[in-house]
Amino acid sequence: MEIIDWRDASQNQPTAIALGFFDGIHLGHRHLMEEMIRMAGDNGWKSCVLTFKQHPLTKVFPKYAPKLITSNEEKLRILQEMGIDQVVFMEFTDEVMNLEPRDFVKKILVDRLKAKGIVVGFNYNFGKKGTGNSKMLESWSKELGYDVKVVDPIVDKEGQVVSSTFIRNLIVNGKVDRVAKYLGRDFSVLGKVIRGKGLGRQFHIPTANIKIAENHILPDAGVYYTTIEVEGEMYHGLTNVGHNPTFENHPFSIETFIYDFDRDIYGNTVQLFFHKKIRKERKFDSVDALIAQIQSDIAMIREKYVKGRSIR
Ligand SMILES: Cc1cc2nc3c(=O)[nH]c(=O)nc-3n(C[C@H](O)[C@H](O)[C@H](O)COP(=O)(O)O)c2cc1C
Ligand SMILES: Nc1ncnc2c1ncn2[C@@H]1O[C@H](COP(=O)(O)OP(=O)(O)OP(=O)(O)O)[C@@H](O)[C@H]1O
Repeated sequence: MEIIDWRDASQNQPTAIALGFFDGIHLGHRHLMEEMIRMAGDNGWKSCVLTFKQHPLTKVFPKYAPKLITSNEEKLRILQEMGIDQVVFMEFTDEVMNLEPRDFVKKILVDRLKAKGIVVGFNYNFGKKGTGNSKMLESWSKELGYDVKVVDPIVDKEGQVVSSTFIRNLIVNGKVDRVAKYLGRDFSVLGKVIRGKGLGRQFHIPTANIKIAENHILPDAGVYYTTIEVEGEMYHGLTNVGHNPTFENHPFSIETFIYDFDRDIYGNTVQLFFHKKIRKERKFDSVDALIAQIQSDIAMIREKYVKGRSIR
């Protein structure tokens, strides 16, 4: 898979291009990309995804910019697995933000990226103030020499349209067990194991404290059944997300007790998969009561998920 700079017009192979921010690369996005790959394959064009390096709202309305389900690295990994030929990560600069819809299509898609096919979703908007839409793409297609495919929304059994916003809401409400159905994979975060306050080890419950990117979305405070990939191996885990309210002024942390594991992994990069919220995070009257609760959580999860279930 090639990563192309949109300013580089030197590549002169015709492309079929899928357009969108594609946070999460959920089932709707996948469906759209599969249509694009099919169009590319049928015509001997390269399959191409055009997206932005940063969410447009970080520039337009920073206050409303969402935390993201996928980092750019994760997006690239998934796109590569899908067999996409080219990815273009545009910087959402002032120049790009202010492009009139037609200029975006003509100057960037057609002239530079050699678009012969353009695939977008039913609700796709583009160009200055989001004034461009699929009807416009269709109206210019003959003159500018490309085919357009507008894909219908993917909806679930209850008629809910799958969208990045809907999935983000499930995550921040702790409904991580419902997310896999829409993403087509478990929700996960990538992070680095850092030093905590060392209290856990003191309580004989060692935990890996995980630091993730500022702009990555996280489930709300609580205790979650998780699995964790460490150095290529999967383990069961129990993760607390929050401020550890039993302790005054404890910093926000994500910490995982890893089942049947005893290695020093400070500095390692790990991937944490969230499966099920077990309970809310609570303030306990004593440290002893907190430890008793954590031990009982650990035992309950061992019974329910860990025993006899190898994930390696
Ligand atoms: C499974 C699990 C559940 C936890 N639940 C709570 C909780 O409900 N309330 C709380 O204050 N801290 C909770 N904690 C966090 C502990 O307070 C934490 O492990 C301890 O403060 C150690 O912090 P440190 O990593 O900074 O040393 C939980 C930790 C784990 C591993
Ligand atoms: N459920 C869906 N089915 C088919 N196409 C979709 C679906 N959701 C989004 N798309 C299309 O995928 C492309 C990328 O859309 P976008 O990144 O805005 O995703 P989104 O899920 O609609 O996000 P948001 O919830 O932030 O609006 C667009 O062309 C959009 O129309």
